[in-house]
Amino acid sequence: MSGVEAAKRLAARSAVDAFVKNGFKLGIGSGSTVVYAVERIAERARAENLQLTCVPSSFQARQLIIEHGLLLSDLERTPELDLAIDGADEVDDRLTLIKGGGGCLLQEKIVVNAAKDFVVVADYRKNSAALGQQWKKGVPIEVLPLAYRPVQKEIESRFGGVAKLRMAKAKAGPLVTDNGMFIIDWEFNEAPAEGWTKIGMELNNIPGVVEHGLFIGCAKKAYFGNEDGTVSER
Ligand SMILES: O=C(CO)[C@H](O)[C@H](O)COP(=O)(O)O
Repeated sequence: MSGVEAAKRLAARSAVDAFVKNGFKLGIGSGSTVVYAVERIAERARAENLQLTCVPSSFQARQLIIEHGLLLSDLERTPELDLAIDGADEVDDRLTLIKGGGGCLLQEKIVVNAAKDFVVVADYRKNSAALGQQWKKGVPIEVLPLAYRPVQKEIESRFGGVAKLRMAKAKAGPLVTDNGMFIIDWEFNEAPAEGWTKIGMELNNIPGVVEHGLFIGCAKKAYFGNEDGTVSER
């Protein structure tokens, strides 16, 4: 296992061991680090006979829950969650996150919002003093396909930077999310001095924007796996 993979695994296992309790209704995030969290949740559920209910935040998360034999639910049957566990693309010193590198930000934000607590699991590359220092691919923004061009133009003219339509990897054309939307990656020039809250609200007010990948004021704690085998907590 590479250093980065070992770091992801360490962070995920530490968070699950510290936060997951019997009877919990869990929100399951998306991405490669969450794979290790679900692995550990399933391991503990078997070993300790934990009764857990899991609500996914993406197609990938749903598959992970099923593959690991965990009880699958949804927000209709389980609208209130005890804990959400998810990865991040970058975490700053105030626990403001950029999420959506994997294109699942909308459902992830809904699941996080339904949870009493939200814990982030990540490797050392995501640990940052200010957003943009580590993650160079910008803030993912989910948009209605018909609106992507005016949204791109408005973001660039109001906030500067470059707003790029994310293209699919193994298909010609744009990436389409689990919700049938497009993703714009907004590569901003610099982190706003006044913080991200105002920009987050302004992004949400642009017609055609469904949701953005700035997660502000919702994470309780972040676990970062380090290269030397230790875990940092924030
Ligand atoms: O926000 C996400 C998906 O939309 C992921 O949590 C984020 O991209 C981190 O993924 P990984 O654990 O693979 O680094």
